[in-house]
Amino acid sequence: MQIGFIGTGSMGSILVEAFIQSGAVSPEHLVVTNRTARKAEQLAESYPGLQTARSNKEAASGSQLLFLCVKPMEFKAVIDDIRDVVTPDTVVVSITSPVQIRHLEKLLPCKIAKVIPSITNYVLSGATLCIYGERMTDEDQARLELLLSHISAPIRIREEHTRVSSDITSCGPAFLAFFVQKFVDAAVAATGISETEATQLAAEMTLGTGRLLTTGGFTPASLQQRVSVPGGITAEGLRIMQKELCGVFDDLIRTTHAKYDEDVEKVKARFFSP
Ligand SMILES: NC(=O)C1=CN([C@@H]2O[C@H](COP(=O)(O)OP(=O)(O)OC[C@H]3O[C@@H](n4cnc5c(N)ncnc54)[C@H](OP(=O)(O)O)[C@@H]3O)[C@@H](O)[C@H]2O)C=CC1
Ligand SMILES: O=C(O)[C@@H]1CCC=N1
Repeated sequence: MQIGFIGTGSMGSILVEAFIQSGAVSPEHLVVTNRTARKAEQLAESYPGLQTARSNKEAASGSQLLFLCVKPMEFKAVIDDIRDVVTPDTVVVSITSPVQIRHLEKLLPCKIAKVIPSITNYVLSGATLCIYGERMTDEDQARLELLLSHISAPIRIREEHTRVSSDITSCGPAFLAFFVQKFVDAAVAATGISETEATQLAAEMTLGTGRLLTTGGFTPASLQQRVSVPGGITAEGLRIMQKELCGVFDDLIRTTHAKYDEDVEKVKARFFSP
């Protein structure tokens, strides 16, 4: 099976590299293209056998599975390029949350899926959020999830939960990294511990916490309770966080949703304006 990638920016290249490095796909079965051709060529130079296409049309024709890894407002141009070469059997995967499946189904005569990846897929972990259009059969869905399972935990979600789910899985790594950075900065400023040492400690802590919450049988609440020795230090720290962070996440989700709603409308206007 040939798998095509249109857009080898940050996320497109992460997915290509993750699929190759996980052993899920050999480079010979991948074809990539990018508006700035050099980017795709550089990726191909790192993985002998990886093919580059000179146009979106060329990448799409012959690909049974085609990932569109461009930003929301760049979608229309790509759709126009590939419309005539995709077939009813082609599976087109959008990795872009504000592009609605029903709109893609109107514009393209093929099967449509939306898969929201995460930078965590680069290290073959984290989730990929899966949403399917009506033309995707059970077999298509199972085949795609088998592929994604090499680099992630594929999780099916409802399309109306795309934003909030990807706030957690895709934006979340940046939000968590912000938290880690602030923790490290404060530790360095208060005590003189080196930034390198504090960052290493924080990174190991983050990894271990992730494991406790995935395979360790803990929930966020039970983990806090278990670490908070009665009369101990953690409870004092949690008290400060409860006071200072109250409301921050409500604001965050309100803000990401407002930006998303704006993007959905802009994409729709671009798709369907005369
Ligand atoms: N980054 C992340 O962690 C995640 C991103 N996403 C989503 O993935 C999408 C892409 O994001 P990201 O990879 O970060 O963005 P980038 O800007 O890094 O990548 C987009 C790429 O698409 C290329 N491109 C744009 N228009 C065309 C076109 N008409 N034909 C061919 N190639 C084109 C650009 O080429 P050029 O080099 O010319 O600019 C660029 O390399 C976004 O919608 C984002 O929301 C989803 C989950 C996580
Ligand atoms: O910042 C963004 O728009 C994208 C969406 C998910 C992660 N990054």
